[in-house]
Amino acid sequence: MVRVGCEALRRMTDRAQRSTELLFSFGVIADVQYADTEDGFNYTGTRQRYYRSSLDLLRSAIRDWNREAPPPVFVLQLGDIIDGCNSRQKTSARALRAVLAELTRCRCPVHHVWGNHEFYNFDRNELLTSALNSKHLGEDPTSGAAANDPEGFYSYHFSPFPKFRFVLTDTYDLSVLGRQNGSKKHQEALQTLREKNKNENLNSPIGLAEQNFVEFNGGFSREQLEWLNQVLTFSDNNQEKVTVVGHLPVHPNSTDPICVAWNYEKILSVLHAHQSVVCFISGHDHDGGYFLDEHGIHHLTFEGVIETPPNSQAFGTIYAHEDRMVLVGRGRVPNRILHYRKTGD
Ligand SMILES: Nc1ccn([C@@H]2O[C@H](COP(=O)(O)OP(=O)(O)OC[C@H](O)CO)[C@@H](O)[C@H]2O)c(=O)n1
Repeated sequence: MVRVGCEALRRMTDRAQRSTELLFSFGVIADVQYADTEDGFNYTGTRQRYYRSSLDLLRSAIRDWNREAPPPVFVLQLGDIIDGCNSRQKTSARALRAVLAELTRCRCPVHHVWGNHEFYNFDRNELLTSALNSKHLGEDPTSGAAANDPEGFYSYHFSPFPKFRFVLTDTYDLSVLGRQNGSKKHQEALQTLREKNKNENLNSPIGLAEQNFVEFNGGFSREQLEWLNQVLTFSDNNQEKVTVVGHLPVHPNSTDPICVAWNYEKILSVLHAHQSVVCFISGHDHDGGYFLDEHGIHHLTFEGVIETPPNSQAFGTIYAHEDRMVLVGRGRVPNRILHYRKTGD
């Protein structure tokens, strides 16, 4: 665990901002999984889950971001903001109100992606009409799939600073979670899952050749990959630096292989075809992870708040410079320097 004292944090933040001009900064937080319920454990019983404390940690992260100078220009909320146990306890709406009340204190816009726990609590229509739909913060909010298309996907992009772009992806576009029973995407996802996973419990990875083919994961439709390809082509032509974001990691070396998106090879080949892509940021694996791939793309998996003890933290601020991004992590999130790949890598 990396512990960063106040003075050390101030020095690092100063250093991150001083050496070559700071262009902008943004906050990142993953897997809050709030529930007003007693602490518990993950499925294998190896990690404690602090359901109530996660709301306090979210509050203190927002307080810290609000105090930063210069302030972050936006926050990325990487999904699983409330836990699936709320659905069983019929507290989904109340839990969502509690986390949104905290998020409204944030002085900058918050961009949301959707994880498996969003779909344990809500269907896609409910999510689209909720405050967890931040697509209105994107450029060209009608790009990608139409908002009222039941087979559509939730993805958008925005540019917070000239020559920088962030693309939010839907890693549950192809999934049995969140798709209407009998819909085309549900049928396709269930068929894919059953081909790869012969277990009675489709959440179980026991005996699988490809451990990630479990029900709590998902993947990308062809339409979404085509959309992503178009956005990245624009970014290449405009000489932008692009960070792609999703709940699920897309590189098996950046996470426990059980947590990676189903058809991660497909999205990796799209990312690798575009020189503009510098980073992929995800959550889902509460232990976090990092990998610099052979094309120079940084894969950053954020540690989850839910498995973070009350006396620690799990969030970060990323400082964007001309030549690199600098992650200043808090608590379980380590500091990292992410140099951009050289054009032509
Ligand atoms: N081996 C397993 C693991 C999980 N399940 C069941 O699947 C559902 C989702 O699991 P959960 O741990 O809640 O998912 P998270 O998104 O919080 O975490 C994902 C990674 O595990 C983090 O490292 C739930 O119903 C589990 O009971 C299962 O059956 N078998």
